Amino acid sequence: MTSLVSQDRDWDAVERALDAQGHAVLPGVLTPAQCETLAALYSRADGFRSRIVMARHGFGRGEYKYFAYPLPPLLERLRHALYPRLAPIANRWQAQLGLATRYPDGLDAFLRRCHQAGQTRPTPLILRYGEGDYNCLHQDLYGEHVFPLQVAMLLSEPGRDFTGGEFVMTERSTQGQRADVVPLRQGDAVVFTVNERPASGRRGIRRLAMRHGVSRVLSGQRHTVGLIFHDAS
Ligand SMILES: O=C(O)CCC(=O)C(=O)O
Ligand SMILES: [Fe+2]
Repeated sequence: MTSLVSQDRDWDAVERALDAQGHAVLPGVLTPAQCETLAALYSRADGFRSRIVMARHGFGRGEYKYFAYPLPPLLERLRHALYPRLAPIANRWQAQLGLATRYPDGLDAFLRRCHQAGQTRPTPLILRYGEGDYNCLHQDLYGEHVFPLQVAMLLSEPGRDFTGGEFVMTERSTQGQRADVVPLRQGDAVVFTVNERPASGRRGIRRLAMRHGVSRVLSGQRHTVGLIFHDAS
């Protein structure tokens, strides 16, 4: 199994970062060799359910492909290994936000819920950005059922494979809007808020609306894999 699920990762620190910023970096989830193997999948014709050219939809510039089921085994394992770490945090956030939905302990039970509601299409995806490409700020909502956290993994090495192309998160509350740039190296993953997150302040819990995107790639090529836990209608 990958280092991701090993006991030595500090999941309490991940939870604290998610509570403080709405995102947390997991360093070295993938080895460089795993990154190269995954990035090489992009140019293959098989294994995908669709390809999206972002400019055609006003999503930015660049392209991505949604994997078909069965997912590549490494991504299937990671999606299943990450979900149970994140479900307790998601459930606490739901309670803090005053929302009724709770998430089961395991991914299979959650996916059954999605599939029964007609959200049957797999959402894990691989993205490819070249010079001048970017990803507009967005939220990955694909139907009624939404798991509140998702993961993106950087397959390319900043400075060597590309420049620019930073992962950006914005946060909007009644007090204004702010942005964070999340520093990632090849093989790192970022866990982040899909939609809204709670933040405790002096007057109780505030609701923060989060979006994510990618700044313009200035040179080279940047690949990422996104792991979204809900499936799409
Ligand atoms: O390319 C990235 O870093 C972000 C990709 C993305 O929007 C996602 O994984 O949901
Ligand atoms: Fe996204």
